[in-house]
Amino acid sequence: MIIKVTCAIIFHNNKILAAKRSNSMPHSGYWEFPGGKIEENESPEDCLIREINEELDCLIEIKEQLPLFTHQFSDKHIELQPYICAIKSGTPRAVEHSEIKWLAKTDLLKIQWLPADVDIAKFLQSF
Ligand SMILES: Nc1nc2c([nH]c(=O)n2[C@@H]2O[C@H](COP(=O)(O)OP(=O)(O)OP(=O)(O)O)[C@@H](O)[C@H]2O)c(=O)[nH]1
Repeated sequence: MIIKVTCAIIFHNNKILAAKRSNSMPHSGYWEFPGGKIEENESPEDCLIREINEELDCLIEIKEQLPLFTHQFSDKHIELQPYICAIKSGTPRAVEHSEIKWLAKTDLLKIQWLPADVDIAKFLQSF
């Protein structure tokens, strides 16, 4: 089963937002770029704006599409579409995640990312 997921690389003051999955989420304790599954009849961009509004209580502006990253979990195949984003209004806060933090590019690999996100974090270091 292929699951299509969008995620936001939110830049603010030259830092990137990371979100920690909470106890109520699968893969809890791992860090990810916030986002979620694309619903039927929804564009990836609309999905991402909706998910960020739900998860971080703010509005984002999508700036640029990055390459697609994929990961095979034991039970599912994730296709992860990241977008570079900026905050349009509001201040991000963890609504569904247990914690959020802002990381400089040089610190990106210091936290424990979901496996699919490790490659995105590496990609961003030279972005
Ligand atoms: N949001 C997000 N999900 C990711 C990332 N990397 C990654 O492997 N995933 C996986 O992609 C799937 C997305 O699920 P999700 O739980 O965030 O999405 P959702 O809010 O639409 O899910 P739900 O409505 O079923 O609870 C999960 O299996 C998650 O583990 C990432 O950076 N961000």
